Amino acid sequence: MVFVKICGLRSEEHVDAAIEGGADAVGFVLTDSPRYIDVDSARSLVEHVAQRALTFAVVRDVSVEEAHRLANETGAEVVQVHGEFTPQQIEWLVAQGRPVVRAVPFSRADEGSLGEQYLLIDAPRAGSGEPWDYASMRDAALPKQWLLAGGLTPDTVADAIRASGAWGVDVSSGVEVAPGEKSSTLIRAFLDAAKSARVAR
Ligand SMILES: O=C(O)c1ccccc1N[C@@H]1O[C@H](COP(=O)(O)O)[C@@H](O)[C@H]1O
Repeated sequence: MVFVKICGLRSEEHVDAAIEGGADAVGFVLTDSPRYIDVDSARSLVEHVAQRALTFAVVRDVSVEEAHRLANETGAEVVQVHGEFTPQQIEWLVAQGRPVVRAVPFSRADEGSLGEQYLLIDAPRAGSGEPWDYASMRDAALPKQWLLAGGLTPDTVADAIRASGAWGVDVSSGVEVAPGEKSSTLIRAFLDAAKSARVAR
């Protein structure tokens, strides 16, 4: 079954909708975004999750030291980084002991690993809700465990999984009724569609 992360959560209600709907992971956006959440509120939601799902701290255009600090302060188990990094920086972040997800736009999917545990292939602007040609990943030389993101919705996620062969999916805008405003109904619909998708790898 595909790994599913619901990102950009800011309330216990939506965290519970995600977990009760079968999400494997939930994400908290600690960076400039309509889904921004401050460290204290994110920490409180991480505590509310209480290990019912993996928790991700999501950051963009910060140093790896800052990414580590933010993840530590929230208590999130995984750190997801967007931006430009060197292999040495990723190596340093991995060495801090928390799994690292590095996001890259789909146009750079073939650049290879910098040592992170998971690669996330996204639209050029993370959190923009822009779809792209997911099928173009079908024959890409990607590591086994990679996440697909960018413009996914409850209506498109099953086809996107089949077309791309993704190991996991990540969504933010596609389960919202307005930027930053999640919908429990859409979260559940997304999880139902993603979890019932069949993929031939
Ligand atoms: O969700 C955001 O606003 C965001 C902001 C900055 C960095 C990452 C962000 N989220 C990630 O963006 C994609 C989801 O995009 P979409 O809204 O579903 O198109 C996913 O990787 C989120 O983790």
